[in-house]
Amino acid sequence: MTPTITSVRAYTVSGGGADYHDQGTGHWIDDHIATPMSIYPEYRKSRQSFGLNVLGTLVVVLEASDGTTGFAVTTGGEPAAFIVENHLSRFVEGAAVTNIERIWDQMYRSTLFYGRRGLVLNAISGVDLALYDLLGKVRGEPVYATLGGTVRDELTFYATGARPDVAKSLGFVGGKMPLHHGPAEGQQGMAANLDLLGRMRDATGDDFWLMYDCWMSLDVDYATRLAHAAAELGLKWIEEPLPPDDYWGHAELRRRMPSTVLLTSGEHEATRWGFRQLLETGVDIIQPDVGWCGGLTELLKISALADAHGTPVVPHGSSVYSYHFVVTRPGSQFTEFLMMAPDAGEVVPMFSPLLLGEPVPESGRLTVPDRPGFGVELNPDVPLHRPYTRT
Ligand SMILES: C[C@H](O)[C@H](O)CC(=O)C(=O)O
Ligand SMILES: [Mg+2]
Repeated sequence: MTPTITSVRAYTVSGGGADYHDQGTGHWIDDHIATPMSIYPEYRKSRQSFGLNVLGTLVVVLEASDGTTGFAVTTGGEPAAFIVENHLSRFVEGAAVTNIERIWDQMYRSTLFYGRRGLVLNAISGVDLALYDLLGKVRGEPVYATLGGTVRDELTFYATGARPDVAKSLGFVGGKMPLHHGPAEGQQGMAANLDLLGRMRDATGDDFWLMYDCWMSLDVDYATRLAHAAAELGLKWIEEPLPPDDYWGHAELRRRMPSTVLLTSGEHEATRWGFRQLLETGVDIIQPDVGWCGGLTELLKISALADAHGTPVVPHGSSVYSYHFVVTRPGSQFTEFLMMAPDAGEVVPMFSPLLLGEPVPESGRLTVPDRPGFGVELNPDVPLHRPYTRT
C-alpha cells in the first residue's frame, strides 16, 4: 500500500545553510555588490545592511506512515515556516506520498490571494522538494530516477564568486563575478567594473568563460553600455541586469546588446506564467531557482516551456536540488556552483554546515550520487527551531 504523509514540520536555522547570503562579515558575497538599493549610498557597501539575510533558512520535514522521512531546505525562514505549518500542511497531511501534482496545485490555488511569487513560492518550493525527497526515499531511488533518468553521466560546472582566476585553476569551465558598481556610481564605477573584468581576462586567458552577475541593479542604458564595452573583453553573459518585473526592458536590452553577449535572467522569477513572460522577452538563458520558482513540479513545466522556445535552462545555485534536475535535462548543458568559502578560494558545500553528504564538484565535474531522494541528510549538529508548533 502507498504510504501517506502523517506530518509536516517547518523549522528555521540561523547562519549560512540554504540562506547562503546569511554569512559573517568579510565574505565576498557581501563586498560592495551592485543592487537595486545602490542608489542609496548608505546601503551600497553591504547587502546585509538593507536586509538581504533577513529571512534565513527554511527546513521542511515530512514523515510518512511507513516511518520514512523526507526533507528539503530553502530560504524563507520564520514567515515561510508560518505559511507551511498554518496553511500548506492541510494539503499534505493525509495525502499519499505519490500525490505531488495534486498537492502542488492545491498549494498554489489556495495561496493565489496573497501568493503567486516570492515568499509564498519559496514555501511551496520547500514543501515540493521535501515531497520528492520523501518519495525517492520511500521508493529507494534517487530523485533523478523519479524524474525519468539521466541524460548525461556527469555535470559540468561554472563557478560563481569573486575569483574566476582561482575557479579556472580548480577546473571550472567559467567564472561569474558579482558586478560591484551600478549606475549611481557613474563613469568611475563603470571603469572599475571594466578594469576588474580586464584583469580577470588577463589572468584566465581567452577561452575561459567570464560572466557578470548584475543582481537587478542596472537600467537599460547602463546595461547596454556595459555589454558593448565588456564584449571587447569577451564577456559571455550579462546576468539579471534589470528588475525582474521589467519584461519590456529585457526585450529592449536584448535588441540593443551585441549579439556576442548573452542575456540571462530568472533567478527571482517564479512559476510557468512568470517564465512565459520572461521567455517572450528573448532572453538567451533562463535561470530558475528550484527552491524559489515553485519546486521541481513547477521547474519541469518551466523547462518544457523553455525547450519549446529553444532557450537553455541553467538553474540558479541550489546544490543537490538543481543537480537532480540538470542531470535529467537535455536542455541544461552545464550548471552553477556557488563558491561559499569567504574568499572564494576553495570548493566547500554550498549549504554547509546544514547537510550531510552534500556533493561538490571535483575538477569542475560531478557524478550525481545515486543515494535515495536527494541523497543528503540534515546535520544533527545544526540546531533546528520550530517556531509554529501545532498540536
Ligand atoms: C553573486 C550574486 O550577487 C548572488 O549573490 C548570487 C547569484 O545571483 C547567482 O549565483 O547567480
Ligand atoms: Mg545571479
